[in-house]
Amino acid sequence: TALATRAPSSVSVDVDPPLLQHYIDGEFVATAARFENRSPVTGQLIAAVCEAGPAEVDRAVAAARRALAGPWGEASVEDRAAILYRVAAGIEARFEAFVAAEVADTGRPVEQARRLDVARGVANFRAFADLIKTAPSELFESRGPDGATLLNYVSRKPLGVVGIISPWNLPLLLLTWKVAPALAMGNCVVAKPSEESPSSATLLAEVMRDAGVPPGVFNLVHGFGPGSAGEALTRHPDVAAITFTGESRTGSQIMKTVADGVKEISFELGGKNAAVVFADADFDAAVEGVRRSSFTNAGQVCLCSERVYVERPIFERFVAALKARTETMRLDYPDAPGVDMGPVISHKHRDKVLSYYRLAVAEGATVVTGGGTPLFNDIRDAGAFVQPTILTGLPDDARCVTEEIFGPVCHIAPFDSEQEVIGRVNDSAYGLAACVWTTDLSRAHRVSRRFHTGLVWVNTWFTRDLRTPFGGTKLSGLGREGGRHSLDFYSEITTICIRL
Ligand SMILES: NC(=O)c1ccc[n+]([C@@H]2O[C@H](COP(=O)([O-])OP(=O)(O)OC[C@H]3O[C@@H](n4cnc5c(N)ncnc54)[C@H](O)[C@@H]3O)[C@@H](O)[C@H]2O)c1
Ligand SMILES: N/C(=C\C=C\C=O)C(=O)O
Repeated sequence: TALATRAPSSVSVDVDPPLLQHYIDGEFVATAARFENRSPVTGQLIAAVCEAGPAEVDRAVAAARRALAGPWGEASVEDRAAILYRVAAGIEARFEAFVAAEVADTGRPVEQARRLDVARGVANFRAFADLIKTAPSELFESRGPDGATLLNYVSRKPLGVVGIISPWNLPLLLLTWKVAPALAMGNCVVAKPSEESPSSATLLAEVMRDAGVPPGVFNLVHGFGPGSAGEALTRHPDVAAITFTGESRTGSQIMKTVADGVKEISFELGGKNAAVVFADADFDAAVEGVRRSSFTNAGQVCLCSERVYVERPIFERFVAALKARTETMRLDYPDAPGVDMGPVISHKHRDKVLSYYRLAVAEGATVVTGGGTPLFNDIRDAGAFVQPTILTGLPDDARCVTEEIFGPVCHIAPFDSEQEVIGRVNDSAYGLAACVWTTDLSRAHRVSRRFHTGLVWVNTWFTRDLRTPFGGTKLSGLGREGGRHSLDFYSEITTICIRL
């Protein structure tokens, strides 16, 4: 994993790129099948990655089952918490290496990788170690029909082997958001990160090994979805549960695959999130807030606002202000001073985003700013950069207003009443997140409770308390993770009744 230790740099390429391997049963394992990992900044080769197939997935699941039957299966809450704290400390000890890994794979600004991605990797392990040490158990005392006292209490056991499939947009954050609680509850995991972002997951395996996580407890297999490691993991009969983060249609496919085995599933899927700006909002805060919620991570956050509704009295002023603020954004190398935005994850995704930019014009949109690719006249033109883009003038049923684009783009529309905007926000196949900008406290509570979404932020965005439930409704997901909701998903509950 030489790659992961390289400091982020404007142009980085090795004649012999590092080989990223699987981590199975406590050892790094190479396979003959491999695929390329390329920089989205320059298009250059940064690593070769081993691809796992059913055989490697089977080895990983078997190792996980052996670990469950070993000391790990008997570990106490204190033992598991202690190991999770060591993993958190291990990530911290290699903080800059993780930053370099995330930046190499995704081209994101170094500062974002530090402040968000890797910081949350540490926080996720600490949060669930804290939680299992303090989580209360349930016990109810009642009287039986014969008057005897009955003690009813809940006992939790691990699910067993948990399959974790994660996406490329926040690689370490989203992988550890699932690995931490799964291990906290005593499971063993087989993790399959996205083929677009293998580096930080590989580094995490090193940290797991060095932290003394027993062989087989954490396993990592690289590869793709259909016909590759991802599908093999969902099909494996000894995998008890699948926790998946990714596109809604992928979730639907995985649901079909696991249906025969009636496996536990937890899905964090797509979104077409709305930001709502009322005329009484703190105007400057709302402009900066919507810029962040539309363009952070080049719009590749499931919580990003691709739909913006602005109360008519301030609509023109808001569009002009957001345009002006957006046009000051700096697209650049990850380590460039003052960089605001990097490229999207790949040429393939860039082409998808650009196809929506063209579609928007075909659907009659006004392109207020952006709509294409920046021109650097250097190696960055071989990367996957797209311009942050603001659209107006589309009807609510336009594809660019209903379909998830997952790029740095938002469509802004005026509205005239609370009732109207609530209806428009809810008129979506998705239901992940919404963001509201208003200084009217009653209105903030009133509208937030009426949104058909799993999450609402008011006068802020993507601020997280890890003890709260996180997830979406409709096409945006199944279930909630976070706090005790993760403990519930990652454990099998037995209710025991004792007659005294
Ligand atoms: N709700 C959330 O919390 C959340 C968070 C991040 C990203 N997302 C969503 O993820 C999407 C972007 O990520 P992506 O492009 O990596 O998603 P994706 O669905 O293409 O892939 C996600 C993961 O699933 C694997 N995969 C794909 N097909 C599979 C199959 N048939 N069986 C098993 N595994 C399969 C991929 O290899 C990858 O590891 C966006 O839609 C975004 O909204 C949602
Ligand atoms: N699951 C979380 C974030 C998801 C971001 C989506 O791209 C989190 O903050 O825990």
